This record gives sequence, C-alpha cells and structure tokens, in this order.
Amino acid sequence: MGASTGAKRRLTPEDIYNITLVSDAQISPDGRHVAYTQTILDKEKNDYRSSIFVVPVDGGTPRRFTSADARDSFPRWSPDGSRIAFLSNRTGKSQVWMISVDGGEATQVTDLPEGVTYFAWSPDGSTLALVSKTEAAQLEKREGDEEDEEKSDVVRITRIRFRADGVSGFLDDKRSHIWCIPAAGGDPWQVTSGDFDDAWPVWSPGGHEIAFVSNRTEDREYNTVSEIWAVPARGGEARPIATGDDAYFGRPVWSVDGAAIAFAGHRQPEAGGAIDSHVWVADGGATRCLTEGLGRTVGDAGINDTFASANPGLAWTPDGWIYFQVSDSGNTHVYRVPAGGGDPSLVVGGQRRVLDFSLSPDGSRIAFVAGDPLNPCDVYVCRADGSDERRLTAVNEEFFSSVALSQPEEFRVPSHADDRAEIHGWVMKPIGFEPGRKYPLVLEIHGGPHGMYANHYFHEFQLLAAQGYVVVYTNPRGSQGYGTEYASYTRAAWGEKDMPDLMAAVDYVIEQGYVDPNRLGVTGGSYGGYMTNWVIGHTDRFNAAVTQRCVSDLYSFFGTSDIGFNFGAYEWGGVPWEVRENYVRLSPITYVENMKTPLLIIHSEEDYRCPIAQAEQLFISLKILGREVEFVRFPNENHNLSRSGKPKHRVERLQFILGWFQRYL
Ligand SMILES: CSCC[C@H](NC(C)=O)C(=O)N[C@@H](C)C(=O)N[C@@H](CO)C(=O)O
Repeated sequence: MGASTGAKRRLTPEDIYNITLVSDAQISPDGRHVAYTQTILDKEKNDYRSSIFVVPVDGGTPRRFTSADARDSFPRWSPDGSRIAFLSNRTGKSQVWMISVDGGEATQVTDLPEGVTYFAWSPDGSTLALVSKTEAAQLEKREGDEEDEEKSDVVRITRIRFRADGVSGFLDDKRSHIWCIPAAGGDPWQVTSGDFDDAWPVWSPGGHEIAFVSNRTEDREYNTVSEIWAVPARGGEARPIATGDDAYFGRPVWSVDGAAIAFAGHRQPEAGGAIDSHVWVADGGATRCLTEGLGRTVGDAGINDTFASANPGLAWTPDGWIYFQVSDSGNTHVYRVPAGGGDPSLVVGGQRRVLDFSLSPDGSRIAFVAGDPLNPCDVYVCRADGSDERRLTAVNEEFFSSVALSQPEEFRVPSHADDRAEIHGWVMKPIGFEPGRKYPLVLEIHGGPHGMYANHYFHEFQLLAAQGYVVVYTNPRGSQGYGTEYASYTRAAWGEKDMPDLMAAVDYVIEQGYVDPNRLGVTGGSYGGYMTNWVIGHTDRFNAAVTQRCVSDLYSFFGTSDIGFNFGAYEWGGVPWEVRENYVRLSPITYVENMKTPLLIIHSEEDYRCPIAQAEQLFISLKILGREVEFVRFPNENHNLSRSGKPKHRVERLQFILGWFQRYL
C-alpha cells in the first residue's frame, strides 16, 4: 500500500475532526457487554466531547448511554451489573454520576468541592472509593461562601514541585486523598489524610480494606518513590504493602482470596521509564517479581497523536493468573503470568498496540481497545487465552474507507555506531508512490527519550505521506520495548548514542532508491525536539527541520521544567553543579553555531514540561546568527498540544509543519 490513491482522497489536517476515539473497554460482570468511552472533536465548540457507550459481546449495534454536552468517561460497572458509574464534568468539576443499564437519566453521586479524579466500586456495590483533593473542612465551607479577607495575587512557593504541565498557574498545597461515599448517594467520608498524595484505590475482596498508591517516605518532596499501602475502608492507620525508598510501584490489584496484592514497577525510582517495569506480588512474605526473565517492560510505552488514554491496571483472575500489558518492539500486547510463579505468556498479540483492557470477574473474557497503523482504535473481545477474538466496533470504518493511507513497512538495520546494534524502524511511502520517482524524506523522532513508536495510527505521519513525503521513524537506543539495556543506553549520552541509530535508518531508506537525498527533513517533539536540534547541530544533511515542544538547554531545563529537578539526575548523570560538563556537552544549544538548517520552532506557551524559554533561547540565538528560523507560539496550550490541544490549534500546528516542509523540501 502507499502506492496509489485509487478512488480515495488524500488526508488533510482537518481530518482530525473525522476521527472518533474509543477507550477504556470495561467488560460487564456477566461478561456479556462492554462499556467504553467514545470521544469526538467538536469543530463548532473547538473542544472534545465524550460519551459512554455499551456494546453486546455477541455482536450488535453499540448503544449510546450518555449524551450530555460534556466529557463523560471512566465507565465502571456495579458488581451486580445493574448500573454504570462514570466521571463527568457536566456541572463543571469532574464528579461521579450513575446510570441504570436499563437507561434513563444519569444522576449525580458526588459533589466534592475539588471534584473526583478516580473511583472504585466496593465488592458489595454499596460504596464508592474516590480520589479527591477535597479536605473535610471544605464540606462545611462551599465555593462562593464569603471570604473574610481579600485574597492577594502574590504566590508564595515553599515546595519543590510547584508547577505541573497541564495545570494552569501553580500547584496548590492541597493533597489527593481517598474518600468513600454510599453508591446510592449520601454523605462522603474521608479515609486517608496527611501530607501525602494518595491515588488508585482498590477494594479488598471482602470490602474491609482499600489498597492505594502513595509516597510516604521521609524524603517524598524530592524523590520519585511510589509505594503501595492499604487502609481500613472506614479509615484508620494505613499498613505498608510494598514501601521504602526503592519503591517505584503502581497499579495494585488484590488476589481473589484477599491474601496477596500484585502491582507493577521496579526498584529504582530515579530511573523512571529508563528501565523495565515488572509484575510483583506481596503476600506477607518476601515481595516476589514474576516477570524477571521477560526482557520487556510492563505497561504501554507507545507514542502517537490520535488516542484517548485509559491507563489500565493489572487483572487477577479467580484461577490464579495475573494479566498485564507489555511493550515489545513497537507493539503493546497483553500477557499473563501464573500468580504462584511460572513463565509469562502472550495472550493478545499482533502487529498493534493494545491501549487498555479489562477482564470479566470470572476471568473468562477480555475486553480491550487496540489500534494498528491504519486504524486508531476499536473495541475487541476475546477469551482468557486470547482465542475467539472479535471486533465489536468499527468507529472509523466509514471515514477510512474514503481516504488513502500509507501502510508502514518495517525494517531492521545495523546502527552506524561501532557496536552495529540492530535498530528497528518503519518507512511509509508517499500516497500515489510511483516506482522510479524520487521523493523528499522526513525523519520523525519520538520523545521520552524512553517512549516507543508503535504499530499504531499516527495522523501527522499519514498526513506527510499524503502530501508526498517518505516518512521514516525508528526506535533508536533510549526507546522502550527492547529491554533495559537498550532503553538506558543513552544515560548521560543523549544525542551522542542515538544519533548514529537514526542516521543508519535514514541511510537505509535512501539506499532503497526512491528518496531524493537533497530533500531531507527532520522533526520530533519534546525529546524528539531535543534530537531534532541535536541532529541539525551535528550535520548539514537536512534541508529543513521542525522542532516541537523542544529541549535546547539542559542547564535551564533543570529547575524550570516540572520534571527538571529530578529527571536530569538520572538522565544526565547528576545535578548541574556535580556534572556541569555533561549539561553543556549534551545541550543542543552548545552547537548552535553549527546549525544551518532552516528551522521552524513550534512551542506551546503553557508548556511546563519543556518551558517555552527552551524555544526562545534557540530562536534568539539563530536569529543573531542570521539563520533561517521562524517561531510559532501556541497560546493557552501545554506540552500535549499535538495530542489533546484545542482541535483548531491541532489543525494549525499540522498546517505549519506541512507549510515548512513544502517551502524547503
Ligand atoms: C516516556 S519516558 C519519560 C517521559 C518523561 N516523563 C517523565 C515523567 O519523566 C517526559 O515527559 N519526557 C519529555 C521530555 C518527552 O520527551 N516527552 C515525550 C513523551 O512523552 C513527548 O512526546 O512529549
């Protein structure tokens, strides 16, 4: 594919409005239905709208359960299957709402002043555990109540984490805690308190305890520890499950007999995504790792621009299997492992990315959302061993039958580095490809650096292919999905150790004979923007570059990015005053005088992950040097402009990228 358009038209930036997203497939307690969230981009409102749908597993038309002009998400079945609780922002803040499976109007369950970000049903269906930043005292004093004193607009900051990407302004001092509320409505009560952020509550099978994720270490202000705790459901003292300075754990799930808790993660919090996560079990004795020999990370490291996230947990079946996602060489699959120990085995595989999954309580069926290079997402169901798989939705079938898409072709090449390590990549031929012709090429570089390009639809890539470009993308060293050694290879060597991998991929594709080597472009976002800057500072081979949400100067990234104060300690080998030379040597701006490639800089003004000063420094330096450079700023957008920005801005961003490459390639 990729060769002809046939009767189909070419994709345009505006086609993001034609794509429907499904996420969070939740199988009903009897295994006969799947509830999920369906999201659309509303052009008129320049916003997103999502609703809860339910589809029968034996086939049939999906039924829309909610239709508010709002974001309804996170559908969760009551244990008896008679109701679905979900989150909705229809009254402003995100609160829990309830709808009967027989239909009718949804009713509001919670009205917490700080809203609700997550919830879980108690096993008997009587109670919901909630996550909220509300403090009990606020229930007496509601918003709109008279303030005694006029508030000052001066901001006093005492904590090291004072900003987070995606949160306008500054972080407040409020903490996330576990709350409970009767599912039928009534007075909520606070279960956990104190100077901790508590998350991800999961009820014990007997309903007496709630396991949750927290960081209760002494040094929690500075470290990235993530522990597992459990607390009595009526409140009381929390007991440690998997805790300590070396804990980097999450996604707890109870065994069916309540004697053990499984969770995912690793024991080097400072390394974050640079090393593989595993599945662990704590049962009162020593904590056991169940996936030691897997050689791949647990979870979904995939990166694309057309998805709605659901962030699934682990699942533990009555017959003793634990199910989990695994990122493997550009795919995200579902695996299972015997809880008592044994080899993990593949359950849901294929050249695709499984975005989320859930199991029926009897462990017999799996519902999941998966996407592939030509289809962003659909809901599927299969048996517990992966057999009898069926697709239950076809949300984009009609649209994609009208546009020409390019099927990525996989390749593996030896790196240009001395070790000649094998590098995995993909090439997309342009739409209308004619053998014998030469085409311009665009190299796409992903971020993280520990992300993973996947066998998954990428609107930006398809758009470039539709406009006549050969698109090349790879998972160079630093990427996840190829084991810990591969992912951590770029430690204190950003750019130095992955550029030879990227260049090997470009040269391999040029050798195929259909690329014009004098019309090469490069682009990427975040760490991909860092690498775009690095590449044009180290070679003049590229004729145009677009750097997006980039990093250019590590020294100023430290202390200004929301992850800046801890990210660098691992990634660049220490804090600036310890390894000053690394911060200079590994900063793309150090090589700014070498940058001759015409550069478009795209950045969001409220990007607190890679603050806009990273872009400004680069722009000003290149202007002074007299280089071809332009700077496009997106107001009121954060680091996730390309994935969840205002729809109009997403279209404009794509238009700027296409425009720059059309001008220079
Ligand atoms: C996926 S690996 C770690 C990503 C990292 N986040 C944390 C908490 O350490 C991160 O945000 N890195 C950025 C510099 C980045 O490159 N982000 C990528 C991937 O998320 C992007 O496309 O924005």
